[in-house]
Parts: sequence; C-alpha cells; structure tokens
Amino acid sequence: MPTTTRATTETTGQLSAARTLLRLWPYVRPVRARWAGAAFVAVLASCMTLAFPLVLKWIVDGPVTERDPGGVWLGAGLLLALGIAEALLFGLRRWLVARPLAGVEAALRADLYRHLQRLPVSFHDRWASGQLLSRGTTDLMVVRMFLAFPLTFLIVNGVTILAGLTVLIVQDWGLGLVLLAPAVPLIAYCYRFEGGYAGASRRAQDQVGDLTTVVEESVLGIRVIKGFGRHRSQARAFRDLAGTVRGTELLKARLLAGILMMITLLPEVALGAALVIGTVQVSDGSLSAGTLVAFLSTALALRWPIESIGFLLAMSQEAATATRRYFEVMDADPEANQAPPSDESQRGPGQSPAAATPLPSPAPQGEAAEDRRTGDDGLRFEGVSFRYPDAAEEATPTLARIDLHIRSGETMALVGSTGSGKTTLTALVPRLYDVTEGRITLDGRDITAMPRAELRELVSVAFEEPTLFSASVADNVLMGAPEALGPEQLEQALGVAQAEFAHRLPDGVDTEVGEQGLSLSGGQRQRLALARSVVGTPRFLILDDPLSALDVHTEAAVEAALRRVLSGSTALVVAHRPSTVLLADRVALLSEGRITAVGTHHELLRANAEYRHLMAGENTGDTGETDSRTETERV
Ligand SMILES: Nc1ncnc2c1ncn2[C@@H]1O[C@H](COP(=O)(O)OP(=O)(O)OP(=O)(O)O)[C@@H](O)[C@H]1O
Repeated sequence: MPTTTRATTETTGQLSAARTLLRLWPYVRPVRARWAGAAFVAVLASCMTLAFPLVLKWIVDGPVTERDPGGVWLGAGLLLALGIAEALLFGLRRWLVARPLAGVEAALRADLYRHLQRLPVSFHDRWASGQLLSRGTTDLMVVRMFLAFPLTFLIVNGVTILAGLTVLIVQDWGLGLVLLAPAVPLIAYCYRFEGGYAGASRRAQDQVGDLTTVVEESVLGIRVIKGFGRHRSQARAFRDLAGTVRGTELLKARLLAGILMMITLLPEVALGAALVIGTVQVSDGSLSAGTLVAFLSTALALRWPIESIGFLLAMSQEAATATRRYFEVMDADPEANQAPPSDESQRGPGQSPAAATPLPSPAPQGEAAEDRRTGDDGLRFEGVSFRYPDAAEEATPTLARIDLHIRSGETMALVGSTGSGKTTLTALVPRLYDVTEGRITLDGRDITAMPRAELRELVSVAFEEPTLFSASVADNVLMGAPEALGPEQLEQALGVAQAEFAHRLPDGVDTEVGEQGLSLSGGQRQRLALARSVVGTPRFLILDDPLSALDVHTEAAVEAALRRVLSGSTALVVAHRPSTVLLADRVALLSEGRITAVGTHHELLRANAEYRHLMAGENTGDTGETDSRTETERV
C-alpha cells in the first residue's frame, strides 16, 4: 500500500509563492479580459470610499460652518449616491469573475484527471489516492478562491492604500508621515510571516490529503473493519490524524492572529498619535476642523484595506501551496507513447536509462535457440529483467533474464510459488511497467516500438483483482473492445465466461454494477472481468489466475469455452490449480523471478520436483474436488 508521506516529499523545489502562482497563467489567460475588468471595477469601487472624507470635509467646512441646511442635505444625498454606486460596482465585479473562474477551476481539474490517466502505474504505486483526491478537490477550490478574491484585493487594496496615503499627505504631510511610520516594521513582519505560514500551510494541506486517504480506505474496507471489530481502533487512528490536522490549523491561526494583531495595532497607535497632534493643531488654529475630519475619515477608510492584507497574504500562501501540490502531479512524466519506429530495438522516450540499455542478446540455448529458428511469431520474452522503480539498487531484481517463447496460437501456463513474479511478468506485456533490461516482442515487433493504443488493442488482460466500474454490465464488458463490437460479441464473451447470470439481473446487461451499482459476488465479478478480456477474441490474451473464485462446475464450463477462445489467441495464463494448467499447451515454471523449466504438464510433473510440489500443494488446499493424478490422467 503506498504511503502518504512519500507523495508529499516530492516537491518541485522551493519556487517563491509568486513564481509558483504564475504557473496558473495559461489557465487564466483565456479569461484575462474579464478578470482585469473585474479588478478595475473593484479598484474604482474601493477608491470611491476615499471620496467620502472629501465630501465630509466639504460639509463640515462649508454648509455646517455656514449653517446651511440645504447644503447639508445635498452633502448627505451625495454620500448616499456614493454608497449605492460602490455597492453596485462590487456586485458587478462579482458577476464578472464568478463564471469564468468556475471555468478555470474546471479546466484545471479536467487536465489533472486526464494527466492521472496517462501517468504510469509506477506513479500510482507511489502516491496515496487521498493525496491525489485532495489535489483535485480542496486544492483547486483554494486556487479558484485565490483568483476570485485575494489576487484581486491585493491589487485593489494596494492601489487604495497608495491613493489614500497620497490624499493624506496632500491634506497634511506632517500627519501623513506619522501615519506612514508603521509601514517599515509591518513590511518586515509580513515577510517573516510569509515564510512561517508557507511551511504550516504545506503541512496542513498534506495532512488533509492523509486524512482523505484514511477516510477512503475506511469506506472501501468497511467490511474488513467491521469483520475484525476494528471500528474503535480505526476511529482512534482517525481521531489522532484529525488531531494533527487541528494542531497545524491552530498553528496557522496563531501565525495569522500575530500578523492581524500587528497590522491592527501599529496603524491604530499611529492614528491615535495623529489625532492628538491634529487636535493640538486645530486648537492653535494651524489646521482647519474640516481638514482634521477629512484626514481622520480617510485614515479610517484605509483601515479595512490595511487590516485585510494579513489574511489576503495568508490565502495567497495557501493558494501557492495548492498550486505547488497540483503541479507536482502535473509535472510527473506520463507514459512514453512509443519508441522511434525507425529502430525497433530502441526504447521509447521517457523510459528509465536502464530501460534504454540495448538488448544484451544472450546466445540462446536449448529450446530458446530452437524457438528462434522457428520464426518471430507469438509472444517472446528475450533476456527480460525487471526491477520495480522504487526498489533498492542492491535488491535482487523481481524478474531476471527471462527467455520465453509462447508460439503463435499457443497457450502457455505460468506457474510459480506465491511472490515468484507471475503477476509482474504478465504486467510487462501491456507495458503497465517497462522492462529494465531485454525486450518483449509480439509477432516479432518490439512492444516499445508500438503505439500504446495499438499494443493495448492487441493484448487483452484479466487481472487477479476483478475491478468493475460504476457502469452497466455491457459497458464494463465492452470497455476495452473496439467501438465496432456490439451485442453479438457481448453475448459471445458472456457465454465464454459463463456469465449468463447477467441476463437475470434486474435490468439484464444494462444493470448498473460496480461501486455505485449492484453488488456482485467475487465469482460473478471475476467472470465479468474474464468476459471483458475475451470479448472480440484478442490476438494476445493475458490471464492472471482467471478462475480462482469459481466453483468446480462453473470452472469446468468456463474452461471448455475458454479452450475454444484460446485456440485462436496466443495466451499466457497464470495458474495455481492443475485444472487451469490443463487449459495450456505448455507450462513455464517461474521460481524466484527466473524461468527454471518449460514443458508440458506431464513432463514437468515427471521431471520437476518443485512443480510436482506446487501442483500437489494446490490440490491439498483445494476444496477436494480433484487431485493432480486424476487431472494428469485426463490429459
Ligand atoms: N508495485 C510493486 N512495487 C514493488 N514491489 C512489488 C510491487 N508489486 C509486487 N512487488 C513485489 O514483487 C514480487 C513479485 O510479486 P508478484 O505479484 O509478481 O508475485 P506473484 O507470483 O504474482 O504472487 P501471487 O501468486 O501471490 O499473486 C513480490 O516480492 C512483491 O512483493
């Protein structure tokens, strides 16, 4: 199971918040005109608040001093009109950005999903699903909110503060400088805050990803949790993790409270000082009362733009972290499509340097040499070695120097003890992983020289874990097949897999199954997965223990039908039971990552002690329906 911390350590370097956020530009570009229009409207609305003090100054120094009620009413009407205009402008701003920014979020999410589909299986082995889920949901929401609010208001408030300070200095430069004095310590404090908050926000967002993983695993594994009575310990584990998230959120709140306090306190102190100095100046006649009122109202109008800087910076930091987390996934290399077709022995772009090593071309011995003379048809493993990408350098490879030829139209069973590498070997054929050394050919063509789409059309796979999607039975079975295939091939495939039970489901083959649909038994799921792999009779068929969950009678029926399908395909079938082995023309024995014997079931039973042991062992563990000698006699 992938650990959650491994994903979080994959950072894309310490880009500054601004440079990270700039990476969003390609997505914002299409809506830049509307966004800029909205920002302009917001600046206009915000600067309008600065007109209030000027109207007040006119009212105090004019109509109030001259005792002119008509002038006071006019001033009041003007203030009301300004207020209404400001509200309308802010409403217009919201209308301008809401729709396009929802589009930006949707585009980011669609690209993430598309990219996730193209990333190699080795990437998904390393990343916890909750980390990917939180990137596609919470992180993108944070990014949208940043584009809609903090980004605009950092600009709007910056412009408003500059305009306000200019107005203050023009009214009275001495008092203006008193108000400006806290700017220097505040800028230094903001700089320090950003560093601390960036770290805390990264931790919090990663921990939310971990929490998502736990929730997801608990939901998927609810039967195991209940079955083993683990709900209390599971709840405790969740509570601990939630406690960690809470701790980090509290740290963020403390940092935010610190900056908000400084941002509120220092300007208030400066405002108090300016008020005292201004009052003294009014009393000694060097300043008019109207100017002092206007000065103080302007300073008060700047309170919100200044105080909001704290949480706008915090939200921007969170958006930078979310963007960084998003691009950590987007920067991961997708599967290479194909190697240059000019040289089939070359590896495709994006493969590991080890994968690019030319085939060592060992001199084939014995059967391998004979096979090579018979032509390049069928499925061939030539000097194939494989090591999982995250395996330690010094660890022995999972597969070592595999030479195996499955002739065209032949069915080869792959037998080996648990953990010997059978599933790994089968995963190399559809290129879920790329070989570390050597090569695999299909009818003589190196699989790395084929477009993946073509390769996956040629090769059909049924995995050990039969996964069904939230879709109808028909869609699940036909999902890997060419578009042209329809009901006839569907029926054929269901017949081979003995999955006619599908017709008895509430809506027949249109019944929704999978996570959101009807629950099926393990054997039913396995038969649908088998039907999916045989639909359209693929040229190459890879089956990973396809009959393990079936009862004896169903297994026998599937085997009989499979034999017909397999006669037209070249097949590699992972087998644990003699009954499955009997489907095959020959058997390859895999032992600790090496092919140690190839031959017919009879030959291996006679000549190979390990094979005999495996077959006998499997029978002992079986439900007692058969034994290997009886099976041997049947062939
Ligand atoms: N994604 C992975 N990353 C690293 N190591 C892996 C990965 N998957 C499997 N392995 C390791 O590779 C080895 C071979 O595993 P594999 O699943 O191929 O065995 P198998 O023969 O199919 O076993 P079984 O019969 O139990 O299904 C095991 O030691 C396993 O731990």
